[in-house]
Amino acid sequence: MLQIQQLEKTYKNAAEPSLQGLSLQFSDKSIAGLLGPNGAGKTTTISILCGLVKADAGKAFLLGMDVEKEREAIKRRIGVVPQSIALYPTLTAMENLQYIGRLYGLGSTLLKERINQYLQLFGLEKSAHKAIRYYSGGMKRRANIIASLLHEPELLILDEPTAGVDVQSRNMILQFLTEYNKLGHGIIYTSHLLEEAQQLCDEIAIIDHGRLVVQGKPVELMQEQQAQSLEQVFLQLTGSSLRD
Ligand SMILES: Nc1ncnc2c1ncn2[C@@H]1O[C@H](COP(=O)(O)OP(=O)(O)OP(=O)(O)O)[C@@H](O)[C@H]1O
Repeated sequence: MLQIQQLEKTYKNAAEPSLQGLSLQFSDKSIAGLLGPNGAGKTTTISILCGLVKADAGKAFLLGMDVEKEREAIKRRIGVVPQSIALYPTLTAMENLQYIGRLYGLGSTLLKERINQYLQLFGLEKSAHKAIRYYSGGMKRRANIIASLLHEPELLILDEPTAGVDVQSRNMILQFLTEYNKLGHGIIYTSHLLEEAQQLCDEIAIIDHGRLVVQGKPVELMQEQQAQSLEQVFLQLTGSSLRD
């Protein structure tokens, strides 16, 4: 579902490149984790995949399609949950979701059905008519995920979907991702929570300084590195020095 070949990116006025020949791939319909320390290049990679940032060199393919050349076709088949909340704070969840659903061209009956279904699934049905600015952090994250789901994409890409949420919301989000994957949809997600990634992911890639460090199945990487946990693999391979 994802192939990245030799991606390079240096932001304007940046002292150092953010991606330096990053190559990796994730298999179809898996739950894949893109992991790495602060500043490793995870968000830059996701931004390139979504067309928000242009790579200086290299290629990336989502569902077999070139992310630069087949933007429109990709947009219809993927859902992207950004790290920051991409909802209008003064509008209610219902208003936000109706607006976003219409952008995806969903007809009003189907849209209404999907909004109700997902608000219920994510435990937000009672707050459907409350403005997003009055939502808690966990509620905002859950609503942010629904916004990327209304067109039921084959592939869902999430940038730190469980950052800063309580245990209950996190548990709900992870359970949803597992169920959505069981329905035959692919998931790519980033996280700093390695225990969570170890439990959730079929495969992971650890990146650092804009390059691939290692990729594979969590259990196999733990065996190869003679480690007890994915966190231990991560520390062994990326070192314990603090990052800016
Ligand atoms: N718009 C930008 N302009 C300049 N430099 C940037 C920009 N966005 C990111 N960077 C730099 O690129 C590098 C990679 O950042 P990126 O956000 O992709 O890393 P990350 O792995 O997502 O980090 P984190 O875990 O902290 O979210 C960092 O050194 C960051 O400072």
